[in-house]
Amino acid sequence: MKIAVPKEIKNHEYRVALTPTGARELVGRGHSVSVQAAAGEGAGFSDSDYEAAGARVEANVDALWQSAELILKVKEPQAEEVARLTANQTLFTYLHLAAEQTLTQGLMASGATCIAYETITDARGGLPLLAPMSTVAGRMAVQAGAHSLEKAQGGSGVLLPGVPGVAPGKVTVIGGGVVGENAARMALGLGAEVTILDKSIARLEVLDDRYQGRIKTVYSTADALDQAAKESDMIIGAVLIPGAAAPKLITRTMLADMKPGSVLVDVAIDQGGCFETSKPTTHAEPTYIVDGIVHYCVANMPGAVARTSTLGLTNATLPFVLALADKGWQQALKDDPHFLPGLNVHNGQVTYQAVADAFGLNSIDPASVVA
Ligand SMILES: NC(=O)C1=CN([C@@H]2O[C@H](COP(=O)(O)OP(=O)(O)OC[C@H]3O[C@@H](n4cnc5c(N)ncnc54)[C@H](O)[C@@H]3O)[C@@H](O)[C@H]2O)C=CC1
Ligand SMILES: CC(=O)C(=O)O
Ligand SMILES: [Mg+2]
Repeated sequence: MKIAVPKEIKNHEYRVALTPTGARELVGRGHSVSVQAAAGEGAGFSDSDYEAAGARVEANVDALWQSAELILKVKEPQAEEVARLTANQTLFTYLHLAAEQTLTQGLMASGATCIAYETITDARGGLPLLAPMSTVAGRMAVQAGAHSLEKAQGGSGVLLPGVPGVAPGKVTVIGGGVVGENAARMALGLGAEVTILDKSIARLEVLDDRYQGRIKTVYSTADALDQAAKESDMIIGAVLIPGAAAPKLITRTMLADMKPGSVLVDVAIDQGGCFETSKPTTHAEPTYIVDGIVHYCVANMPGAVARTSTLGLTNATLPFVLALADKGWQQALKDDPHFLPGLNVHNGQVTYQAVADAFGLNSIDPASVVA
């Protein structure tokens, strides 16, 4: 199979979808791999590393896209990338379609087969291709939020650990999944007072057992959210309903109850965000202020630590990439019931229910297109 790896073009996105190690695996199985010149540079891989692995380095972007059967990316395609996609191509990347109607329409119009990393499941009920980047983003959320609390960033001037004689800052994490637990761990490590809100009692039980009371767990209700708004120095948004738009849990009205200069870090922004006042930002300009509250809403947080993130992401994606290359998308999805829900768009139709629901579209059962 002819496989292409473009250089990512989203703002400050330095990850790459395939490492030289991955290229070597594919080439060893008889596939042809073209990597755009300098695609791996931001993650510490040179063109010559890819050539040594048997890949071709392609400087011509048009030629790279036109010759590909399978395109491997990290972030959702940007407008100029959507325009390049054709009906006979398969795209494998993060898509987060429920947050972006124009992208959904563009992918439908392309006729391409679009498989999302974030809706692939595993036997334990997890999201194995989202989890490594959720781990990164959760760990980064606290350092981004702590920086945002500084006065120069518009923050309240609270130092999360406090000092002897001065109480630590309060961090509330909404959603105790992969992002939430990793954020809570970092906040705990810094010495903050940490509370996790979740709707899943089973998940709260795991966290309670694991942290033995060092992290408070609270069932997420409107009252609990109101209290969190009043008390917290930092609130981290980490909820997810897989594939769907995030629910808005902190409203604009609630900002008035927060302490001036408190910080909202909306990690769930890639699914549209879980605070009413969130809008996507970039690493170039990560924060903005609404009603005195600092908002950090970067949709590709792991791109900033591209070396670690690329290695973590490609460890998880490689087995799926090999299956797509060896078997073709139809057989690969048919053979693996956890890979199948990755299919979001095929031949002009949405194949993921929650994405269709977000835009009032019809969806078709992915099983029907691989039968
Ligand atoms: N901005 C960025 O750069 C990145 C963003 N993310 C995003 O972070 C979000 C969280 O991802 P994960 O932690 O992997 O998901 P997860 O599925 O591991 O955890 C989500 C948690 O939210 C809980 N939840 C759902 N609805 C809730 C509600 N109304 N109130 C309280 N809790 C609720 C669930 O019970 C679950 O425990 C996703 O939108 C993901 O795409 C992930 C990586 C990078
Ligand atoms: C998950 C995601 O959106 C990212 O890693 O950028
Ligand atoms: Mg996006």
